[in-house]
Amino acid sequence: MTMMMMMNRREEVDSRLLRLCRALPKVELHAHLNGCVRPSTLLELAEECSRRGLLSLSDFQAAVIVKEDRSMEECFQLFGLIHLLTTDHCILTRITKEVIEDFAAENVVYLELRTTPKRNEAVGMTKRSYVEAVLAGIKAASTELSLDSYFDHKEDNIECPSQRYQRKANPQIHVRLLLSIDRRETLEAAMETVHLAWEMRDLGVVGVDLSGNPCIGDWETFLPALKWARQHGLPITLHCGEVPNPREVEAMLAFQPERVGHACFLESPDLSTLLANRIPVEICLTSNLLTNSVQRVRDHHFGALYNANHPVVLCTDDPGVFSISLSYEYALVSTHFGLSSLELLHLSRNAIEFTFAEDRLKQMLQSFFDGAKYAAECQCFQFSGVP
Ligand SMILES: CNc1ncnc2c1ncn2[C@@H]1O[C@H](COP(=O)(O)O)[C@@H](O)[C@H]1O
Ligand SMILES: [Zn+2]
Repeated sequence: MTMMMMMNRREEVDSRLLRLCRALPKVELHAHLNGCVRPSTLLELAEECSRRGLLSLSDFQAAVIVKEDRSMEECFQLFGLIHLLTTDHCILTRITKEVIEDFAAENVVYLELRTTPKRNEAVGMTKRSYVEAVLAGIKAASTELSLDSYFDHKEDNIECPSQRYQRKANPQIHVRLLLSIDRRETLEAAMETVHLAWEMRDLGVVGVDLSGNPCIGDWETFLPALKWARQHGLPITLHCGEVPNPREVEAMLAFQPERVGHACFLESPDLSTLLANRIPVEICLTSNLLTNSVQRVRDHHFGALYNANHPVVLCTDDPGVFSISLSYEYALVSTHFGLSSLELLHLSRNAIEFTFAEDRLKQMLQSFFDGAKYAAECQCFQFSGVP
């Protein structure tokens, strides 16, 4: 039986376009680790738990199987179930590695994964050991994109950049981690998370996120932790306006986070603040559609922001939960907002600037994309797999 099969509201996209989008190098900046777990892995973990009498497989299947739609509340109930399965260090390392492999297979060359560090006394897990297990998964995937071979040929005037790009048949992936504060947490727990982020900044942790059920809690609870992070140089992204909450949106934008996720419900003064401050928006189109923050793809605020030349980055949010891929999200905007393949490439390249990665890596990635961009412009770019 297929777990988490897609709901009806998911739009179909042309399969050739999807292949083209898969071949496009991409940057993912908004993906929650436990929202990215492979359904096959979840099923395997659920079977194992049920064998040990820890949960009923049929209850689990009933909760995650085929829904025409998934309300925001159902979405968070599902996370509750997933969290029952991904409790120990080995499992965290495994799912992290698999998630990275899945993004790499989609031609994502830079991934900023995020997760809320969790305690689990039953297995001796602390927030720190949770993050260490995730970092072990990143290390295990060990698929750093090497541009050395690319630059080795810099002096070679005969070979054009597109040829160099094409020769690198299997571009791999750079991964960085954001630590999330969950809106259900206490300030004390949030403080522990931002301290960890700072202490682990040389190990691949590059920033802090505030997420969790937007209908729960008050973001101001976490302001001292977010201010501490800022004082210590950690960039911050906030889930902002995923549900209507004008008072919170106004205060969040006044805080001037380095990025925001969603930004669905912004009334006009807040929209002006967003635009004036050029705060990049992580766009999670299908997520917004399926959780009912947006009714139709063509009504999504991606269109208005893109046309206003505002910084936007296409992201998946929870590709496992929503049965999507980043390639699919690119295909969706191409279909509904008419972006050409070159415009998709520019959209993807522009995202590098908004990553929390170190400058050297940003420059490397930009050079990598410029090879691809040049190739597309001189029309000798072959999207691998496209007939
Ligand atoms: C659908 N829109 C959303 N809005 C807000 N927060 C979300 C989310 N989707 C996921 N999360 C956040 O990510 C956690 C799962 O990954 P981790 O356990 O951290 O790896 C969820 O529990 C929630 O806190
Ligand atoms: Zn999110």
